[in-house]
Amino acid sequence: MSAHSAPAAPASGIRFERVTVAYGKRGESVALDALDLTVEPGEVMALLGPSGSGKTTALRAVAGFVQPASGRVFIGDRDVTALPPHRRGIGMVVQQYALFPHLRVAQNVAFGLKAQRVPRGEIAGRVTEALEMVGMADYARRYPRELSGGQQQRVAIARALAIRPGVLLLDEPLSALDAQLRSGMLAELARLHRELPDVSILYVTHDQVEALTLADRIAVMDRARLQDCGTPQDLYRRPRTEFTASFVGNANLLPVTVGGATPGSVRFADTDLTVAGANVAGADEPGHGPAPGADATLCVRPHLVGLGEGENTLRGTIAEVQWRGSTHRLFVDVAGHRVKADVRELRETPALGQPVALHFAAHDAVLLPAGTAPQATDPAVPQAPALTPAPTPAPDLAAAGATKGAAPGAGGATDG
Ligand SMILES: Nc1ncnc2c1ncn2[C@@H]1O[C@H](COP(=O)(O)OP(=O)(O)OP(=O)(O)O)[C@@H](O)[C@H]1O
Repeated sequence: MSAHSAPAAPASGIRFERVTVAYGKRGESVALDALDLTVEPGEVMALLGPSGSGKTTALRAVAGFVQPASGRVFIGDRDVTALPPHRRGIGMVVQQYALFPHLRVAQNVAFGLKAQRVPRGEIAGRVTEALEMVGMADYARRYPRELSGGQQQRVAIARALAIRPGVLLLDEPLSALDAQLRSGMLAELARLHRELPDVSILYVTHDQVEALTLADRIAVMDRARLQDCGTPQDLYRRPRTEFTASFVGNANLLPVTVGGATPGSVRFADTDLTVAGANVAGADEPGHGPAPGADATLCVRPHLVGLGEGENTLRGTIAEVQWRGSTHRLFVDVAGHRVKADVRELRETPALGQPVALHFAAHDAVLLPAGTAPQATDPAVPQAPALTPAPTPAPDLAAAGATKGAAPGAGGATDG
């Protein structure tokens, strides 16, 4: 995409105020449950969650394609809940491009401008401007069938941008593209956003690499509800639930009991582990934080688990070893639980069944409330039981062309 100067767009955020959307004749199927969420002007907010969690429904509520059963949607200061889609000033790009096959590229891009009754004399200039932004000005006379998937998606983005929206809604815009193209487009979307700093973007994805790479903040959705919201770094380093820990990045989730033999410790199987210095989810909220004797979950990222003894030592036997280029992922059976460790520069690959010690530092751990893992109610929703892989592959941020928000150490591995 070119470094074309951005068309002026009014800065306007998005606000969901307890928005509930229900499908079915009697509204029996709640797809979005009292969503409260604010996307600041110029912010990229990713809606991340498994299939069926309500992400697209949230987007459609902003676009005006579904009517909330209750709650209100604001774009900027305007309550748009009752406005038809074409009066909301939004641009939208969906997974399957949705270009009109019988129209040339320029006509596709002009389509929304005509619908908006932009004066005829202005249309050609606006079309060229939008196509230049996505590097497609030379393809104006082609038909969609004469373009690659990536080029079609650029045209779809140009069509959305041509109306100079204050808000851009992107629904899995890269999922129809192959991995390499996706990574390139991700970097280009990031650049496009830098060229359009006033456009607020709501980006629906179930791919954590896309969310971590592109988003200023990520809203984690599960079963129609917002589970967590924060910057990529926050969610990665200080998840508040087991669901977020396993869905954003890769996590070991150890079932523990609060209060071991010494103060500031937890008991995992027959081992006392120190959590003095660990981040404790919910500890800053009155009445929250784990009480002595309570069940909790200790979250440790695999790349923060080392081989050998340390501040907290776990002893077990090697169950599996995967070579992942820059790291080895060790799967170690510890008291009936499988613990993952991503280890660099292993001189010798450990043999299966070999006894090993693993260690991690308390300050690298997060103590989470127990029972906050996903419960699959929809067969399409993957479950993430403790100590098993995250529902989506862990990100290889380098391969994804990460531009910002990269969670340190989250890359380099596919989950297994
Ligand atoms: N038009 C509809 N009629 C009835 N139920 C629907 C309709 N659209 C969505 N749903 C249901 O609402 C729930 C949320 O769907 P939604 O498309 O918002 O999820 P999603 O998180 O975007 O999923 P995906 O990642 O698979 O697109 C799902 O259970 C889905 O089956």
